[in-house]
Amino acid sequence: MEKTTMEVGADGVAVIAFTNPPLNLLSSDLILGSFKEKYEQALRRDDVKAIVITGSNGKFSGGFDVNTFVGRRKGEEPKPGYISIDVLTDIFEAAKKPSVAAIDGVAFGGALEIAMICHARISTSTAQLGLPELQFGLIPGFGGTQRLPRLVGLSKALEMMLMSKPLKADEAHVLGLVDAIAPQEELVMTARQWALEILEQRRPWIPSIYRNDRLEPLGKAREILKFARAQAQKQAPNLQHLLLCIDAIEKGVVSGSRAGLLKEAEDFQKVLHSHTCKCLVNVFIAQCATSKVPRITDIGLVPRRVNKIAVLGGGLMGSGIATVLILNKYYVILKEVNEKFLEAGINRIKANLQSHVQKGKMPEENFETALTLLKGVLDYENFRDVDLVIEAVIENVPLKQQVFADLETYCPPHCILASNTSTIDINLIGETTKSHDRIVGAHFFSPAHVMPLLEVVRTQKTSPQVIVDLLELGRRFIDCAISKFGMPMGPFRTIDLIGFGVFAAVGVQFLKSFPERCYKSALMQVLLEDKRAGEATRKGFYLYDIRRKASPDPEMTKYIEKSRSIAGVTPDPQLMKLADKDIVEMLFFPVVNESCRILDEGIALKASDLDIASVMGRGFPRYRGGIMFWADNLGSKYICSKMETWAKKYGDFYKPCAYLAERAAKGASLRAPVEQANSRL
Ligand SMILES: C[C@H](O)CC(=O)SCCNC(=O)CCNC(=O)[C@H](O)C(C)(C)COP(=O)(O)OP(=O)(O)OC[C@H]1O[C@@H](n2cnc3c(N)ncnc32)[C@H](O)[C@@H]1OP(=O)(O)O
Repeated sequence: MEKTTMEVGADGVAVIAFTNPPLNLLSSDLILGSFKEKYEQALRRDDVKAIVITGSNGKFSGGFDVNTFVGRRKGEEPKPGYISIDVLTDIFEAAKKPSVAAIDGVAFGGALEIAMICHARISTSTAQLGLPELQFGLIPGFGGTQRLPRLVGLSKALEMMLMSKPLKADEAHVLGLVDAIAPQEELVMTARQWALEILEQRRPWIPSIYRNDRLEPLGKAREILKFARAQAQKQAPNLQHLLLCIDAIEKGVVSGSRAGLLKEAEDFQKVLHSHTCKCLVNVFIAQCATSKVPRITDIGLVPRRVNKIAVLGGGLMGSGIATVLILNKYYVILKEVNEKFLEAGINRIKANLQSHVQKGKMPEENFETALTLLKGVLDYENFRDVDLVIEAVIENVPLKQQVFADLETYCPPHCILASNTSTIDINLIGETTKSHDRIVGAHFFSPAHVMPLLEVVRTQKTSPQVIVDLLELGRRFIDCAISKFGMPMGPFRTIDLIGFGVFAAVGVQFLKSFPERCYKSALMQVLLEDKRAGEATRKGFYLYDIRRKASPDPEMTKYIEKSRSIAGVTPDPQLMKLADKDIVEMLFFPVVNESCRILDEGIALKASDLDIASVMGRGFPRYRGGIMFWADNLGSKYICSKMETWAKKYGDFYKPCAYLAERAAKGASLRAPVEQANSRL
């Protein structure tokens, strides 16, 4: 199928449209094939005076199809700079006929870069424009590092690129990236007129690449770049592509845009074949795949509307869940067992929302409006018209069974009854009810308003409609040494944050269900005896000041020694001098082992879902591709042999499971699909 079309109107304007639904994604073949062909035709034809570039079906284009990057081997791409300089700059931007981009929907990555070679941009009010290449471990490859700073200034351009943050049309208009906003039905017409007005010299005709009016003076520019570099090094010390992006921008500012384009082209080749790019593309593809469940999402079910949601329990989890729901504009009922707990829960939600305001993620004026969506209650009377209930009470089977029996009595028949349990079997929770088809696990990851992951756990009887409804809910949220390895915080800091109480309750469930798979330590008990229960008590594994800043506590050695003497263990000198790499492996290989079991038992549908769970729910570094992708890069054989060695020395906690052992014996990948009966998502 032709992926670019061209129509020439009686006004002498050729409208070239990307027609590669649903997102009009681009590729080198498309640009050098049908797009270049049409553009050159328009430049040659005498009846064409000006050009408009647009996209079909209400979308300009989502940018380059990232699958085409990872599939290619070195040498298969056109020579560096050919598309960016020889074609886009020297033929299209330098052409004797003016061009205007008509942007509806998204113009991301390479698509915005093409829009920026045009001599003006007209968009609808709902359009979004961005250069999010860095989220894939890439840098903009078609002049974006040079043209964006020239159109919106250096500071804004750096923010957009380094944070992969798109602009909405109105801001893009204010900043000058978009020249005018037009209603959707008049978009192309406005762009045609604009192009003709450029030709008639009634509007400026300055190629973006030569503009300097928005660039900061050199001294100031150097300061901005220095600051950006320091920030990038601090926030992402393991990632090189951020610095390469800044280098390319700097080259253009200091030595001129031509030199900048050349530097960008060279560096784009470097990052295109990098391991980081492969890992980040894997996370993106895996994330898209999470919304596809065989025999559930492919049978034509449409998600039902969910307006009002009740949350049971206002503890750390419940208040986090309520916060994320409010932030997504759901009306929320928060139920607690008494006034004191209810007030504490509401205060937690207020604090969560405040922290959103402080981080600039929510305007101050929206704080009060957000709170109007929340209602605290002590009984079930307000549950009579809720569409979804999420239970987040403590991990106790009889209590949860009682809660679900009550819910069955008070909630309307269409209402989804979800449990946030992380450890208890959902079948068991709903055992005493008759509502098996609408009971489901909706497991949020702590802190729920920060971790953008919703794990949907179905029972054999959960209806496909309920799963589709929850997947839609999750989709709406997501649209949106260990720390040296890239984790946001190490395991001890995480336990402090969650709190020892929750951790101990979860530990009991694990120990009961899988004693041979758990590592039992007396340390937490010893700390609890001294009223150290984590960050909430300002003392856990770390000490906390009033601003929640953690610092190491020299007293910890005393507790560790006590715990060792209770357990009767003497420190292994080898463990005292582990390298960072060994620590990472000893911590994460058991996670890989457990992930293999989850796949083998059909608890998870596919390995890529575990990649997403690790990235979104546990903060596993995105640029390492997710837990299973990372594991496969090390190889099943390597992981298995390491674990066998540790199992001999340190016990069965490290024993490789059958799945891992089998794959290692065959030298097979851990991510290759499993023949399994019926997964639980
Ligand atoms: C050389 C250049 O400088 C390099 C580049 O251009 S790099 C690419 C830059 N582009 C991007 O970062 C865009 C990434 N995509 C997105 O942010 C979102 O998909 C979007 C906002 C464009 C659209 O969102 P939405 O309408 O919800 O659609 P969404 O479900 O995400 O995507 C639809 C399908 O397109 C796929 N897709 C979206 N963007 C893609 C991309 N850039 N490459 C490959 N596939 C992509 C999705 O995986 C999904 O596939 P599926 O139907 O098989 O699940």
